[in-house]
Amino acid sequence: MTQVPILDIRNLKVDFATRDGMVHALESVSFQLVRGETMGLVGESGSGKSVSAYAVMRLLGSSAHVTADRMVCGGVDLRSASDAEVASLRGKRMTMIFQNARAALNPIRSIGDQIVDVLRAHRAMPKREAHEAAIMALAEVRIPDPKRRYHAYPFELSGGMCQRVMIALAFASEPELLIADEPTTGLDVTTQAVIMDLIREKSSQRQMSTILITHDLTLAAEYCDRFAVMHAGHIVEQGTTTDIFQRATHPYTGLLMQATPHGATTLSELAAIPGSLPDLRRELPPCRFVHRCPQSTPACAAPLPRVKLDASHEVACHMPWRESE
Ligand SMILES: Nc1ncnc2c1ncn2[C@@H]1O[C@H](COP(=O)(O)OP(=O)(O)OP(=O)(O)O)[C@@H](O)[C@H]1O
Repeated sequence: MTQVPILDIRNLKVDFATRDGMVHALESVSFQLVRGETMGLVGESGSGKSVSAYAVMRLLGSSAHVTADRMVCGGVDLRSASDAEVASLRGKRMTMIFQNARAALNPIRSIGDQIVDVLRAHRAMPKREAHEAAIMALAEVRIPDPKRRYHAYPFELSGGMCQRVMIALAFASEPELLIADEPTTGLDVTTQAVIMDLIREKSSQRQMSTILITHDLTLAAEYCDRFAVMHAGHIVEQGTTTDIFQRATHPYTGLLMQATPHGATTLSELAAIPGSLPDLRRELPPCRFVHRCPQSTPACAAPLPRVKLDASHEVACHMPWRESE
């Protein structure tokens, strides 16, 4: 990777202190994202996708203990930055959209005024100019009759329309990094495609980097350049969309792909993967997939290797699948 990454995460570790003990949610999570790239973060429910995103945004609560060897966004060291600096980065240089857009919007402020607030806070626009820009922003996300809709409140809009407003808000500050956490879950298939096309169009216009967190492999394959596959708080495999969908090498990725031969289903529908995620409060083996893995051997008790298969493709496994190569 020759470009300087917009986001550079190395050996991110997150533990949560709970009444039932320490939850070892993430370990050795490393990934980089360059300008204009879209990375899919996929894995079963509970694999650590949202915790990874929230750690980058510093949105985890006080029970989270976060460490990393490197955590840089847009040249800013997120480990040493003050809360005020990270708050200013959030929204301005890195932003996030969520599954339930209506709940993420302010229920007692019109959608237009919410966009004006972002424009004035992050781009220091005068009020009148911000008003015009907010109407333009609503038009850009294809909100019909944007001048009138400027005055609407979130409860007056459908889920798909609220997600469009979230996208307008997310892009208003012209950030470099967008994290979209299940942005289309709960929307009908047609609206899903509209929302994803909007995210793609606006990201590529601005050469923004995007992390798409999703259970939907079909959707992810269509919109992502690259993937990181998570299992129980580890990234088990990373590669281009072709690497992952045609040359899956980690047994877990292989099982995911075997279970979705034509990429025509979602992770939540997969029944073919044996066992379940380990209890993250227990002492965990170096490979957290070992008890579910059809290929495990005594060698798997050794520290987890990070095997570089080529410049873009990496796997954390002692016994990677090679048959498909
Ligand atoms: N505040 C918390 N306290 C304790 N454990 C937590 C906390 N937040 C997350 N976890 C645990 O961290 C692990 C990873 O959770 P995370 O929400 O990142 O999974 P996910 O892959 O995003 O799942 P989903 O697809 O269901 O959103 C889970 O075991 C979860 O229970």
